[in-house]
Amino acid sequence: MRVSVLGCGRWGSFIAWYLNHIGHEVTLWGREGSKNLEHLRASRENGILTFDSKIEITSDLAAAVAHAEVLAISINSQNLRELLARLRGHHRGQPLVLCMKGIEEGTGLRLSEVAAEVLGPVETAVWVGPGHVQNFVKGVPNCMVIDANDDGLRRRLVEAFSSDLIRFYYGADLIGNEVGAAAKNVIGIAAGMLDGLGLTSLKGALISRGPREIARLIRAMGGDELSVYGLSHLGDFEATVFSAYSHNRRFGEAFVRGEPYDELAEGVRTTRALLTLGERYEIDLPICRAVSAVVHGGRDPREILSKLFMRSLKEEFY
Ligand SMILES: NC(=O)C1=CN([C@@H]2O[C@H](COP(=O)(O)OP(=O)(O)OC[C@H]3O[C@@H](n4cnc5c(N)ncnc54)[C@H](O)[C@@H]3O)[C@@H](O)[C@H]2O)C=CC1
Ligand SMILES: O=C(CO)COP(=O)(O)O
Repeated sequence: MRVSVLGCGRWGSFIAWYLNHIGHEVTLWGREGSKNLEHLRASRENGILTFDSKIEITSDLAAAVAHAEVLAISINSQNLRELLARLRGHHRGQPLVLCMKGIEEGTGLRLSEVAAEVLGPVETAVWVGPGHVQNFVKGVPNCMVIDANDDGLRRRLVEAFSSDLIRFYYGADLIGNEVGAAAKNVIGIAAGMLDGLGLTSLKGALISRGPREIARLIRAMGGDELSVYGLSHLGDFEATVFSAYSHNRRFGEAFVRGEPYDELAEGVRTTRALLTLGERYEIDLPICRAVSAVVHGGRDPREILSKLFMRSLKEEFY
């Protein structure tokens, strides 16, 4: 399959590396002037992986799109709308595979909905679930999930992209998989905060209570609440809540320690988007609210944690 990957950061570069590794014909596009692109062009490596000579690297969006049967996109979720608007003039209806985890701030739209809003009806898949580049390039396998708004696309991609390095499952709930994947980053920030506060032992409670509020939201949005226990959310906790590689977890830890953190932590802006959805669907999201109170509201994390504990008492499952 001829695939163009748009976005040459940590994950986009991996997607290009992986698809080439399993035999697809790959072009990687990045913005002209992007440091990642320049570095990859000059050295064909990015500090974590090294590119095979067959991978084309370009800053010509028209050429990258013209070449492709499928477009895989992996950039900051909040910039997807802007990239799709640039894409509009070149897009010839090729299916999109969104390799990213977020919900649009301001609108509360899932990323597949953003794509439909900008490009009109388009076959769109999401590729989500656990996995860090550092592990994959060492040959450590993982399981992921591909879901789509089109059954044929979902099947074609799972079958074309599966290998002994990534075992893909057919996703069957686009709402649940998109919301679950985005929300795990917020749980990851909360986990990092617990690490930073010396409260790592509370992560068990976090990974039990976090999915319950996200499950209620998914159900209210028309998805299947069981999706929260699939690869896109619960299945991603080892790679996020517990991993030294997770940017979201590391952001949360640095934040409560008052240290700077420069990498992309998608959960920061997804937290706000989830609260918008919580209001829209009248679902209380206490853990998301607590993360937002600390990250956006500047509140003391210990005080916010204590408030979480002192809420009215509840049945465990409701
Ligand atoms: N296991 C998985 O499924 C993983 C998924 N991800 C997801 O991948 C996405 C990207 O994350 P990272 O690669 O870690 O971020 P990154 O910061 O390393 O890369 C983002 C790239 O997007 C580019 N970019 C930003 N706005 C753009 C625009 N408007 N047009 C073109 N390029 C633009 C940036 O220049 C940068 O090269 C996130 O949504 C993240 O959650 C990341 C790691 C693993
Ligand atoms: O999604 C990921 C792992 O599956 C990457 O998580 P971070 O963005 O928190 O590093």
